[in-house]
Order: sequence, then structure tokens, then C-alpha cells
Amino acid sequence: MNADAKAAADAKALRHSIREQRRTTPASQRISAAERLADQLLSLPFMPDRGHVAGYWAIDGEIGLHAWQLLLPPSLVYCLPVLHEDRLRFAPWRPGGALLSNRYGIPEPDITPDGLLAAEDMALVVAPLVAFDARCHRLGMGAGWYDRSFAFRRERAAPPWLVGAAFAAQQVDAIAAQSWDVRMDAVCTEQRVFPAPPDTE
Ligand SMILES: Nc1nc2c(c(=O)[nH]1)N(C=O)[C@@H](CNc1ccc(C(=O)N[C@@H](CCC(=O)O)C(=O)O)cc1)CN2
Ligand SMILES: Nc1ncnc2c1ncn2[C@@H]1O[C@H](COP(=O)(O)OP(=O)(O)OP(=O)(O)O)[C@@H](O)[C@H]1O
Repeated sequence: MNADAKAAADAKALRHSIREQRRTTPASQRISAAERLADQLLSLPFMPDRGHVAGYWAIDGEIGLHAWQLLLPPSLVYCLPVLHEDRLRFAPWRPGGALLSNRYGIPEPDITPDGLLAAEDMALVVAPLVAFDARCHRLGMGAGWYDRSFAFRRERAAPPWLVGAAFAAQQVDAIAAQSWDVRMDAVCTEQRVFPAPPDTE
């Protein structure tokens, strides 16, 4: 097996075991973790005070963002990702707003394509992840949606600020960065914030 094939096989095995573990987190723990995560997210030094912020609709045992959404000031518009061609776009969503199920069975706002916002229009994006390391590398579900949609952040400074959200138990020692990986500016768990180290590291 060559090095790339080995890295892909390792990532697949890691995704499988962490997703399984994540799904077994008891409800009581999930509820308090989501509340503590909200406080960590609101404490970020670069938390914007106006504009659009993106979250996600938690699936597959992901840590919830509902507590954070409820605590956002009215000057921030909460958005959800919408799959559009090969990229993510975003649409404002409030509880009660119309939803449709996408190809993965994830609810997304029911909105016509011309109403969708581009990744570049977001002030801050909270990205779901399967595993992360202390240097803010992110391993996602493996379809590359966030990497493709935010590839422009490899050459350009924030905004949008990119923040991974996870249970502390999803931390691993190191994730071998792929050439296309987009590093997060921070990762927040229910326990703490991991700020990204300077670019040179
Ligand atoms: N809550 C949430 N929303 C999200 C993501 C995410 O990771 N979490 N995504 C992050 O990129 C995008 C969707 N990406 C996804 C990629 C794969 C699978 C998935 O469950 N795949 C199945 C098998 C494939 C299939 O059903 O077609 C699997 O792995 O079991 C789900 C979402 C956009 N929205
Ligand atoms: N900037 C890009 N341009 C083209 N293809 C890309 C880009 N970024 C990622 N990809 C493709 O997406 C595939 C999946 O990438 P990766 O395994 O890093 O996904 P992920 O970050 O785990 O998933 P997700 O972002 O969906 O949660 C890669 O094999 C690669 O082919």
C-alpha cells in the first residue's frame, strides 16, 4: 500500500471508531455538553457582533448547537449549510422555518437557489467534525464539503472564521494533514477552546 492509500485507510478506520463512540454518548451528557459548548463559542475572541454565522443541524451523535443558536444576539443571523452543486452554501434559519431533507437525510432550509449565501458571505462558520487534534486539524465525514467550500481560506485571512465543534472525547493525538485540508482557526469542545497555533507550526 502506498502512503496515500495508507493514510486514507487510517482515516476511514478512525472515522468509524469515533463515530461509533460519539453515537453512544448518553443524553444527559449531550445536553450539558451542548450548553457548555455554547459558552465556549461565545467566549471566542473573534466572535463577530453582526452579520451571518453558520452552524449545522447535528446528526449521527454530533455535539448540538441549539444552545449556542438560542444565545446569539439578535444582530447575528444564524444560518445552516445547504448542499449546492459541489459546494456548501448557507441560508438563514430560525426554529419553525421550512426545512427539506438533503441527500444525506440532513435537514436544510427550504429556500430557492437565488436566496442562498456563499461561503464567503459568512462572518463565522462552526463546522462539524469527526476528529480533531490540538493544532486544529479537522477530520470530517470524508466527502470534502467543508474543505472544498472553504479552500479560499488557504490563501486568504479570516473572515469567515472557521471553528470546529466537538466533544472533548473526539480529540486525537495528530491528524495527518492532507494537501487540501483547511485548518480551523479554533476548535471548541465542552471543556475548552483550542486556538490554532501560528501558521509556521
Ligand atoms: N450535521 C452535519 N451537517 C453537514 C455535514 C456534517 O458532517 N454534519 N457535512 C460535512 O461535510 C456536510 C454533509 N456531508 C456528509 C458526508 C457524508 C455523510 C454520511 O453520512 N455518509 C454516509 C454514507 C454516504 C451516503 O449516505 O451517501 C456514511 O458515512 O455513513 C453525511 C454528511 C454538510 N452538512
Ligand atoms: N479544495 C478541494 N478541491 C477539490 N477536491 C477537494 C478539495 N478539498 C477536498 N477535496 C476532495 O474531497 C475528498 C474528501 O476530503 P476529506 O477526506 O479531507 O474530507 P473531510 O474534511 O473529512 O469531509 P467533510 O468536509 O465533508 O466533513 C478528498 O479526497 C478530495 O478529493
